[in-house]
Amino acid sequence: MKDEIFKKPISKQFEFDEEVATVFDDMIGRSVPFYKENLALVRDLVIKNLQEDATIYDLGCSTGTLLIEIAKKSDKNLYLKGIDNSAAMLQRAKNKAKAFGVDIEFIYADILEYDFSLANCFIANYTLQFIRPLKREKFVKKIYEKLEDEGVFIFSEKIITEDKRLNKQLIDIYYDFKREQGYSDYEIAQKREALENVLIPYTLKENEEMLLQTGFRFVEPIFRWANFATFFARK
Ligand SMILES: C[S@@+](CC[C@H](N)C(=O)[O-])C[C@H]1O[C@@H](n2cnc3c(N)ncnc32)[C@H](O)[C@@H]1O
Ligand SMILES: O=C(O)C(=O)C[C@]1(C(=O)O)C=C[C@H](O)C=C1
Repeated sequence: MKDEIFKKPISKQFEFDEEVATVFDDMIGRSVPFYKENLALVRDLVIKNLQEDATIYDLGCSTGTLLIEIAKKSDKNLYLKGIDNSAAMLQRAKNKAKAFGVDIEFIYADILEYDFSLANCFIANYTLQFIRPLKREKFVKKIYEKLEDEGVFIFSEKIITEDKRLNKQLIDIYYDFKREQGYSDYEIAQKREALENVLIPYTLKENEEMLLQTGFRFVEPIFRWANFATFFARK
């Protein structure tokens, strides 16, 4: 279904509720530059990094798109686990996985509270940015502790840039991208307001430092377009 949520005046902050879940696949495809290409990149990297019987968590899995892609392409036995605290998103994820005939465990939980089992890979695409900065580093530490040695953590984020002028230019270019995707200036402004203080982006450096401080021995951006980036980290 087409995302037309911000065509009407907003009445609350951005939430992953039933209304957003209904249009989410269209929304994210038209709101994150190179979403499809990036999904394929992450899928392929995950597959290359995993042995038979590996456990993978997708944190903030939304409608399950990435895990379904991994399940469809991998020829290994994998334990795929998607976690989200939006029941509306998980309902769609379960329906999609069933339609594709793939075996994925979807868990309704708050990732900040959930007790993960040891895993070989964690993924968090566009999810850390929704965790309050006060809790974000501690949460990344928890991921680190639940990763097997040599395990990988792949995450994507909206980012900001320290240079104020460049930051504004990149955001303007991002809004041009949204216009090209069919969003009006009104919709763009409304969503921006709804996301204020809900989505809190870090700089590339802040993200890298957060990972290194929590113990990861290696972290590198593997994709960047303007104000969006994807990182690969290894324990
Ligand atoms: C932008 S979406 C992620 C998109 C998805 N990873 C993808 O690439 O298609 C962020 C997701 O994180 C979930 N989320 C945010 N905070 C969470 C939390 N504390 N616990 C569990 N899920 C959370 C939201 O419900 C939402 O589905
Ligand atoms: O539309 C925006 O401004 C976004 O930041 C896109 C973004 C994200 O990056 O997480 C925000 C909310 C969801 O709709 C999906 C994507």
